[in-house]
Amino acid sequence: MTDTSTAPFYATRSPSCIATDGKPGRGAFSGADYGAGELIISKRRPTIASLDTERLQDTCANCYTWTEGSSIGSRLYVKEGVSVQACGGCKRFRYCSKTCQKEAWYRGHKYECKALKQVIDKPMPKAVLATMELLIRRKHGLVTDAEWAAFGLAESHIDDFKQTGQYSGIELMAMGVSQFSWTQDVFSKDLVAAMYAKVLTNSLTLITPTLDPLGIVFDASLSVINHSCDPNACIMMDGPEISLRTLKPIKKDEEIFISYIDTTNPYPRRQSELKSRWFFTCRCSKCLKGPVLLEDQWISQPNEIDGKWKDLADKFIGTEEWATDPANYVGDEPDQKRIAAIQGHAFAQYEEEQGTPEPAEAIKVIKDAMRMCYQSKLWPVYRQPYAALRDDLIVNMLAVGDYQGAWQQCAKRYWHILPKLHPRAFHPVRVVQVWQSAMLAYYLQAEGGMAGADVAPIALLLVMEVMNAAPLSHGKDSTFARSVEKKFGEMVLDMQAGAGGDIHQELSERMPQTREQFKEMATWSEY
Ligand SMILES: C[S@@+](CC[C@H](N)C(=O)[O-])C[C@H]1O[C@@H](n2cnc3c(N)ncnc32)[C@H](O)[C@@H]1O
Repeated sequence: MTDTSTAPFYATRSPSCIATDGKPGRGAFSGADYGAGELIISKRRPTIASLDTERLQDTCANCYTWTEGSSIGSRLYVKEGVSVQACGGCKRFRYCSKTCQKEAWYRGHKYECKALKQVIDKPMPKAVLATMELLIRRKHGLVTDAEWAAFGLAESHIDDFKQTGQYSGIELMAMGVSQFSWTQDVFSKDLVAAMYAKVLTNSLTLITPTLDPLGIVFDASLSVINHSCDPNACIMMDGPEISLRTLKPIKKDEEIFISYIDTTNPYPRRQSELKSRWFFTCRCSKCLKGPVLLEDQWISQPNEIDGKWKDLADKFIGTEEWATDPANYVGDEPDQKRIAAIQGHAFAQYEEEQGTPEPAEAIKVIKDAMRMCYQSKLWPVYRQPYAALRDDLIVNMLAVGDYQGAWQQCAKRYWHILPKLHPRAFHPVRVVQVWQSAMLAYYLQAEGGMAGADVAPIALLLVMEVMNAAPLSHGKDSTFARSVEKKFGEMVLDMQAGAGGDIHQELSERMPQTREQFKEMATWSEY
């Protein structure tokens, strides 16, 4: 076993991680006792990160400031007037300042830039760019032996890719990586294919502090952490800084788990996603219980399915494969297959709206799917994809300027969904969504408020909740926690200016009434 005296965590064989070939894989184990909401380790930046194609246009390729950040509350930490300028050589990466450009240049872009200049107009997927960066930096001595050795130990799943018929695609991409990175003289074809496969199965999502996805991160030390659908830790990012934080108390020598997927999905969907992308059967504490937990609950029993929905399900069974997709599995009885078909349709609509760039069009698809979830009387509000559709409805309503509509949805989510899906008040998803609601309430108030409701005290109540949770979810010194505190100060001053007496006392006296009013708003939306 590795020396644990100083390391925040160490890698060793994990009993929870048995590969398809029966061999145990590695996992990360805690080097100390931690409480909930504590930092385990933080790194100035991951070994490699690569932006999504769309984000290359509006995000700094060094500090990952997303200058066009569109979700409400996501721009609080972006300084006014920040824009990005393209690198004069490769024209692919953009930087928000000369300092960022210089830092990236010396970290390895000076070698990569020449190679990328040859393929200026060629689209490059993020995993290709990440692998190229890794190989170029290693070739020029900018990846340490220790980091390179750690990547050597990471799982490539080459055999699994071969078995599932995906290997030829990997070989093709690897050929491009070799050719465009000018590293054929140093790395063999097989090594490049293995590295590319490792990037695919070991990357984490590059995110903003408000959890907007920006690209991928491939880090030598963090890639050893296994998945659980009931994780005790999570990865947070603050610009390029990447941290591993606890979600629950963790004892010394206990395994650390993060989640690779949306763990609020039903059991068969989680199993299916983990199997197809990461090639393992999840046996975490939650999956071992099977499809019996909150995320697998329906409101009515399969045999209670209403005639109209039965007919629709039968139509789907005749035309689509949703009923037989293991990700939708409910049971083998005819009515259970009908529910599986309807569920498949809801997830297909969710995918469709996610791929619809035009907000008004996306809203149509979302509302259609949400109405089905509601009217079929099958879905509790917190069951997926009903809850995820609502999240996207809020984002799209904000994009078209329907702030009052978005607010109704935020109220419903706050009271009926977030406490169910994320019972811990400092879960990062809950914190960020409460923050977005707070900023929306604040905006509505500034724009003249809402008919029959005073949203200013609600905004303050929500910001206070976020202020208490942010030190645990993001860290007390994080940009997010500091920005929330600053905003709270501004809001109190604003309200103080509008009121005559002691604002703190007035607010605390009105708190019960404010909460009741806010709860009432959760009943305003149809579905
Ligand atoms: C990012 S790596 C994690 C470290 C990996 N176990 C190793 O030995 O390098 C991801 C791979 O680990 C394995 N893995 C992760 N979580 C697992 C789990 N809960 N059960 C079984 N295998 C798991 C899968 O093979 C997955 O593709």
